[in-house]
Amino acid sequence: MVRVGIIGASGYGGGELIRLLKAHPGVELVGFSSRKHEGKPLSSAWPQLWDEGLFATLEDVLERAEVVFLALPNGLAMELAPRALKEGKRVIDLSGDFRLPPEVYESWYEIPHKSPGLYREAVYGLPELHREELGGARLVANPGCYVTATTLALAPLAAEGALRGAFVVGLSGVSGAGREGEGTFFAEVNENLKPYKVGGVHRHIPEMERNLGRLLAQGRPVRTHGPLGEVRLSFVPHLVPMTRGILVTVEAEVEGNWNQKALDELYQDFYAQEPFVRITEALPETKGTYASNRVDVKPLYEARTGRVMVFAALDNLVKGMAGQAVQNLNLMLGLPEETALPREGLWP
Ligand SMILES: NC(=O)C1=CN([C@@H]2O[C@H](COP(=O)(O)OP(=O)(O)OC[C@H]3O[C@@H](n4cnc5c(N)ncnc54)[C@H](OP(=O)(O)O)[C@@H]3O)[C@@H](O)[C@H]2O)C=CC1
Ligand SMILES: CC(=O)N[C@@H](CCC(=O)OP(=O)(O)O)C(=O)O
Repeated sequence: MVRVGIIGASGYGGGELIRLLKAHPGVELVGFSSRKHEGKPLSSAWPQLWDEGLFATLEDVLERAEVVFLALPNGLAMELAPRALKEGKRVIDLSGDFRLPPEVYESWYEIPHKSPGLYREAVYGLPELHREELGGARLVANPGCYVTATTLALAPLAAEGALRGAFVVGLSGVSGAGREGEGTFFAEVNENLKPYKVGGVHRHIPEMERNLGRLLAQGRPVRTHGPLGEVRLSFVPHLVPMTRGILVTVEAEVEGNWNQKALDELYQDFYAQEPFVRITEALPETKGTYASNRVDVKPLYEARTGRVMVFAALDNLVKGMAGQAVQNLNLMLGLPEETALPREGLWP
């Protein structure tokens, strides 16, 4: 059994990690921290849990665990990860701190990076593309939720060398903003639908462009610190009055002549061996992936305009965050990748 700890365990990512890891046969959950709930039982933050285990201090969790999940706001992992690694722990960071080169991170996140040298040690935690690298990783940068959906939607076209750009419309449930997310009061979210962080300012843009640029330059498998090609995209996120779920509707700017058969063959072939990516006949919908680690993807050729579109749906707290982090843990530990990860969702 591997001793695993969660730092930031009273947030949505931490809560989902607890749900998944409690059912993991190869993991012993040895600690979970929260400043607000320190010393109190898990159930004080998570009414759905019948578990009187107590929230510990960050120090205690670091002390006890062999592998730590950092489920903290951006700007904190960059201080904690170096310490954990120095103490021989392995780290899976759910924040954006190690997803981008430090100078890119600083300009988009507007946070000075305190461990710029550590970026070269980080492996990007998208198993469908980085599986080979993840085996020996000591530090994993878990992707953003919109980024996971968009990257997997466009990866086959990028790996084919056909992708030049995209227009991405993203729709997210409110849990995407975190348990204390700004602008998420019920009275203002309910019966409302709004775009936000538009005009090329959302910090997921460089992450999406780099993921696809790596594929364009390297094909699959890609290496985190390998060469990049040029992919430019527009991204328009929207807040949707629902708890969980990400849907992306993408128009891909592609080279070459396409039709539906060619798209279907490309996508079916690219994801044929993937346990958590399903190419659907029907259009993806978020509730179909609810509480599962699956991504549903559908490429569509619109004959009347010649446009190539792709739709993808996932649960932002599972494949968009905690489920993906557990998938990465499985690969890091050499365990079967699907361990403790549901492929089927809840309905309704
Ligand atoms: N929500 C989503 O869909 C996704 C989120 N992410 C990223 O994952 C990370 C976690 O997100 P999420 O779980 O939603 O966030 P939440 O806001 O829900 O939880 C944050 C956690 O961090 C703890 N925390 C906050 N500030 C500090 C601090 N200064 N020192 C120590 N602990 C602190 C909080 O507990 P306490 O204050 O009690 O210590 C809480 O446990 C974030 O970086 C987010 O950007 C990535 C993909 C998807
Ligand atoms: C609804 C909502 O606010 N969603 C968040 C996505 C959060 C996320 O994916 O976290 P990272 O910051 O770690 O990438 C946003 O748009 O910023």
